[in-house]
Amino acid sequence: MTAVEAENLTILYEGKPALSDVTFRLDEGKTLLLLGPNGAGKTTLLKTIACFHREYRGKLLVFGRDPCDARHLIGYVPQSSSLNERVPLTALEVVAMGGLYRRGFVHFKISEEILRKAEEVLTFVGLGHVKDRLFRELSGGQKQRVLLARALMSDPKLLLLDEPLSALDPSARAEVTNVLSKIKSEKNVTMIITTHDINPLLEIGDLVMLINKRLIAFGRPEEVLTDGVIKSVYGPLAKVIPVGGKLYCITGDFHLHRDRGGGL
Ligand SMILES: Nc1ncnc2c1ncn2[C@@H]1O[C@H](COP(=O)(O)OP(=O)(O)OP(=O)(O)O)[C@@H](O)[C@H]1O
Repeated sequence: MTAVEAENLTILYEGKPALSDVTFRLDEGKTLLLLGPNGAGKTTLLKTIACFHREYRGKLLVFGRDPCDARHLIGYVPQSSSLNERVPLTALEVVAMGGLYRRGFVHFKISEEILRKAEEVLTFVGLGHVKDRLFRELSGGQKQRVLLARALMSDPKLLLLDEPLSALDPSARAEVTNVLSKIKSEKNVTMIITTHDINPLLEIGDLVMLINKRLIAFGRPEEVLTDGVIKSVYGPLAKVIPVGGKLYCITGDFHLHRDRGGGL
């Protein structure tokens, strides 16, 4: 089954296009890496698929339905830097919050059943031992894994992850990538992952989409990650180097954090 289908999709803010004329199809169970420089439209596309943003033209279907009718099938993991950490919640409580919205209903009470499941999911991401620690006191990699666990609480069929590796050191990146790899192999979840640095994620990406206010390229990693395509977005110094049968992309890009608020 097709998980996400877009045809001539143009997404706008107050009438002005932020991302134009995007056409692609993502089959169920596949992982798509969404690459592009600052302001390319990565978060915009993710939020539109998640039904958080509604101003668009063209066709956009999630599991064959309008994105808002597929909301219960979608898990969204925001950039961790957008979280409000003033509320002193434990790791388990943050994960349990992901169980409050299930099958289209909002439950206002964290039941025993939800807590049991939250513990199970925290263990799945390798964090059962920190369940009673305050979320804000966890390391960057642990926080990101807690947010992944929170999104898994609703058993999503489509997981949308906004920059899950940004602001993490290499060992924390490896922790998070391992969990993403485990989700891919053990749960039949379709994933779309936005990133500035594609290298740590290439192992798990079936498809790559490069955007820069419009679709530049979409296809298998070896089709999209070519010198010509990468240079067209990142300039003449960008290149793709094959290393031991794998690709390594040098784009000179780094994540520039732009805080637009948000909350837990
Ligand atoms: N709420 C908004 N209102 C108006 N314009 C917006 C809004 N959110 C994003 N934009 C604009 O849409 C464009 C795409 O932004 P978006 O955040 O999707 O890019 P991005 O690729 O995710 O960038 P980054 O990697 O920096 O997070 C930018 O020009 C941005 O300024």
